[in-house]
Amino acid sequence: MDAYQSVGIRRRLKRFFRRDGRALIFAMDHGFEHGPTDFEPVWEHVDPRVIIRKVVRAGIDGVMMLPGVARLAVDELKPDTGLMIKLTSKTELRPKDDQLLQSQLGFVEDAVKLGADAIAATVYWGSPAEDVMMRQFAEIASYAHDLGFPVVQFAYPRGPYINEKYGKKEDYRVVMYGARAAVESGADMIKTYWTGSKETFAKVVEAAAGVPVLLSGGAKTDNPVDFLKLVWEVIEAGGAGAVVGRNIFQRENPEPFIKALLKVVHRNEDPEEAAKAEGLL
Ligand SMILES: O=C(COP(=O)(O)O)[C@@H](O)[C@H](O)[C@H](O)COP(=O)(O)O
Repeated sequence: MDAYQSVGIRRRLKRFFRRDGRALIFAMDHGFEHGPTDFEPVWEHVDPRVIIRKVVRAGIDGVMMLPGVARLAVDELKPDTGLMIKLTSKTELRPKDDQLLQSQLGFVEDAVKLGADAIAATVYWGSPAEDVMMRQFAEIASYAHDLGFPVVQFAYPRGPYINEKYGKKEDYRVVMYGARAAVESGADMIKTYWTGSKETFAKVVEAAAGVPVLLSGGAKTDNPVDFLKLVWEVIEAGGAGAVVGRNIFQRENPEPFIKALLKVVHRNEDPEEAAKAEGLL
């Protein structure tokens, strides 16, 4: 028989992943991690309740946020919307060198009290502060797993030696290394960078050996179809979906865009067809 915790982890993962094993998750940690200027393109979305209401109405599978944002916005979620609480972050107000550390700003107990379905933390693999983030992740994962909660790692390689050796953090060998390190440190779900091609992203997925790998969205594309095409490639590469922030909340009318994204993620629909069907073209 399975331990109670294993059952809890499996059940909670299903709040994000549909039967196809894929998920589209909305990211709303930018007010802290990038600053409120990220919301200036569509300022009403600075209020988490306004944008969460829209993404939930459009059918999003899950949302990711810091504890204080969850406190403001959880009433907008449907009972089956997956809630991922992230317990680490950093501000961009720190001196540049110190931005290679994500600090812990909340505890597993906070996520449990908020009704979380998964708990997330970032590790900047290759950072001079890697050791601190590894320990944070280990402590969070150990406790969360004990309580039956899945743990998500934002596995982001970044640091001076990576730049020196590989030229850029999006080099697939670096992203693959981060994903593998996430698996080996006990992650149940991984969020990471796009590597530039379907073929290289497929290697990242393979290195994760069955642990779902989701794309970390990135900056808003001017043409919505460009982002739909990127997500289509992630799915073709075996990726389990995407965690998307700016490409959603920086659009005036995010709902048809989310519906098109859901078609790409869950039905492998052609990006242009999905965009046309939702009136984006
Ligand atoms: O990981 C984050 C920031 O990463 P960054 O340091 O900007 O590379 C999060 O703030 C976001 O949740 C993540 O980037 C997803 O949001 P978008 O990139 O799609 O806006």
